[in-house]
Amino acid sequence: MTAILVVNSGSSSFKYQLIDMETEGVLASGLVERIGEASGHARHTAGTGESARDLPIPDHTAGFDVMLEAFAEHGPSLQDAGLVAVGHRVVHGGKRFFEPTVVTELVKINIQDLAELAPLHNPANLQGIVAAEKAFPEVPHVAVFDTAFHRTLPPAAYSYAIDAALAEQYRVRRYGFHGTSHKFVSEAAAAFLGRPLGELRQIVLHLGNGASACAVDGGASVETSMGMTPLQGLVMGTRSGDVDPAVLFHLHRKAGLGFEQLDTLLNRGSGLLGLSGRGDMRDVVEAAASGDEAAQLALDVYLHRIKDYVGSYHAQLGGADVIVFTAGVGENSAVVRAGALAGLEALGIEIDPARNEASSHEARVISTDASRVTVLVVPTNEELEIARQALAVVGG
Ligand SMILES: Nc1ncnc2c1ncn2[C@@H]1O[C@H](COP(=O)(O)OP(=O)(O)O)[C@@H](O)[C@H]1O
Ligand SMILES: CC(=O)OP(=O)(O)O
Ligand SMILES: [Mg+2]
Repeated sequence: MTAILVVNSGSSSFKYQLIDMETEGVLASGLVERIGEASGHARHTAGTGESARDLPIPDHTAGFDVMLEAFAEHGPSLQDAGLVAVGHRVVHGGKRFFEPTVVTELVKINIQDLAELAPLHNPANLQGIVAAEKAFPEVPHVAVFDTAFHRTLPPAAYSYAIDAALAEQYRVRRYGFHGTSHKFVSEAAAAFLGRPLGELRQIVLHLGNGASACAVDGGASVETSMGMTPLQGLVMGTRSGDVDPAVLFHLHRKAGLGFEQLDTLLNRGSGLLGLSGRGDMRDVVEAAASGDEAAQLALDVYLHRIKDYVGSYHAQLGGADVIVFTAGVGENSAVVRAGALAGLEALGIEIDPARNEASSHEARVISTDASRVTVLVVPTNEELEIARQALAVVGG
């Protein structure tokens, strides 16, 4: 057997999958979440068995040990799995990393250096890598970067209109994130439709805890909503997305908030959570349906913002052939999908309510047959994409 273990680290959680690369079947998967909180949670699925634990998990290194214990207790054996590599999601690759990269000491120094551009994500990614190297010193570790797919952004899309010398010196530009997902989903959408990727203008909406939109022209990212960091763009669980930057000056001057506080406010205390006190879209939808006004506003702002980007990317692409919803919210919330694209008949977008509300874990069409733009739900699989890229690097 040839297997790859993939570690997909988020800021306060990580997901993992052990994948048999001969069949691309999942041998085991799991989730370690609420890292750094008073009580963490870990879930492990292997075959038909599922196990779960609640315990404090102070950091990603401890989280990694929790995962190893789950494998040791519930299987399968990582020693007997035929592990040929460990694939790691790394969020920020800056201008240094576009290809899947075998981790060396120098690569780790660079990932650490890029942490100033992704303070919530890169340090966690690095902790995962170091812990994994310790546990599996005999196999190569491959880093796959969220930013890589956006290497094709044109300068007009990635440049901010600020002082050019300062921007160059401090690496201030749009990088874009969720690239592994946008790549996987746009390719899967073309394959599902049986149409050449090169011919399609797609708008991919990755709506998870973090959320981003991407305009994909013939398979290449040409515009995306996240920026220098994963804070810009759409409204997210706890992140604000777009705000007037002068809001920060104002809150600094008038409310006396320091830069660390402002960073925390926009990254961890805003978005759905800031607007409604609930950071999880399931809770927001439920509260809005039962008449909670703050939840309704949070949902309205979330949908309004998506619609802004859909309109914008129509213009940037000169029209769209396909719109794809993916990730936790995009795959599961019919309310969000319907709301985000409501009233866009003039752009040739028409959702079929029955198709939209049908639930399935497969790729599917949710637009009407008459809709000029085909609207799809396509489950993302960042772990499989990372595993494929890692295998290609280690010579599978
Ligand atoms: N049925 C659902 N309706 C609305 N939101 C959902 C549903 N199922 C999952 N979600 C949301 O998906 C989000 C998590 O998405 P996911 O892609 O797993 O995020 P991440 O990888 O960033 O942690 C959560 O906000 C969760 O509430
Ligand atoms: C880049 C990013 O925002 O990732 P996530 O959605 O996993 O937080
Ligand atoms: Mg995610």
